Amino acid sequence: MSAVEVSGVTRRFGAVVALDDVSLEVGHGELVGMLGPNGAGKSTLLSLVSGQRKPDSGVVRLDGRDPRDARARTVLGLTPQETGLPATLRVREVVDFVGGHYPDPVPTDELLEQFGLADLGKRQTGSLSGGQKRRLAVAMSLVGRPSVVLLDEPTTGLDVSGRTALWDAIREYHAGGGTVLLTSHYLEEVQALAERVVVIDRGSVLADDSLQTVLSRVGLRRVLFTARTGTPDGWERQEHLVPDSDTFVRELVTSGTEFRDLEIRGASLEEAFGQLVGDADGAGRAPRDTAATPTPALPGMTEGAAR
Ligand SMILES: Nc1ncnc2c1ncn2[C@@H]1O[C@H](COP(=O)(O)OP(=O)(O)OP(=O)(O)O)[C@@H](O)[C@H]1O
Repeated sequence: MSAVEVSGVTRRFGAVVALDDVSLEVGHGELVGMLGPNGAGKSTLLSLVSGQRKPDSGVVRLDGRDPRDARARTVLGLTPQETGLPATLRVREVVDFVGGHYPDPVPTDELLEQFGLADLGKRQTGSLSGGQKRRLAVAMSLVGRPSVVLLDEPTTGLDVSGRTALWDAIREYHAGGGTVLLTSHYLEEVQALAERVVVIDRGSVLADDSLQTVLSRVGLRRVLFTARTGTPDGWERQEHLVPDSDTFVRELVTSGTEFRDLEIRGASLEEAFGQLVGDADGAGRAPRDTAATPTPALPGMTEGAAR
């Protein structure tokens, strides 16, 4: 039995088809990152898995049970995109209150320590910064020792150190056997945390595979080299995203361009994501390139650029 099972699910809001015949299974102990542009259907999917909404058609199961049944949700921890915290309650009181609903909650001190909130236990939640509120919201999803956690953009609004601390807490939870389904706009976050990536756009799943497979499916290579140019210092570092790096390099050599420090790497998740979503547009759009100066003379590029 899977931790999460979504099978042939469609969910509409009036004329908008938020999810269109979506199927997805998350096994126990998996950490799955869900990516998609705004309005793709990610939050809708989480709202179905957490039993807040009902699908128009299809089946949703949480640990084999209907998540609309409150008993099924005892295994679940959830951090929605926005969390309303009672402004006058203290941090410790909020955690105690939520933990009080579970048979074996994580001790409040331990949880606050883990999320870097130990010094804020006596503060009213209304006085917390946005990042501190976000950390508290994620901490609360883990207080009941859930076996499945849904995190909707868990680190939005956090600074770099806040994000790293939260990643550590998510990793620790997962290392203890916990199942995580998270959404993120930070590709870096999914790349850092997830073993499996689900790309969703306009209510459909475009890719669902291991991080490495999603990256290799895109088949783009990043070619970097330093080329001689007419600039004052005579050399310029260039970076190109190409579908066929062998052909690119062969043609670079025969073009007579003088170059050094050649490097060839796989594409990043950002580029993979850009291409998957671009292809679904039917536009065959090449991924975003980071470079500034086009280099039309160079061969074999989807969209040439240099920097
Ligand atoms: N309650 C609602 N009423 C009407 N339309 C809705 C409702 N909730 C979601 N939608 C629509 O369903 C589609 C999917 O929205 P959803 O919030 O699931 O996307 P998302 O991938 O989570 O986006 P984001 O990354 O911006 O959070 C969007 O077109 C959205 O406007």
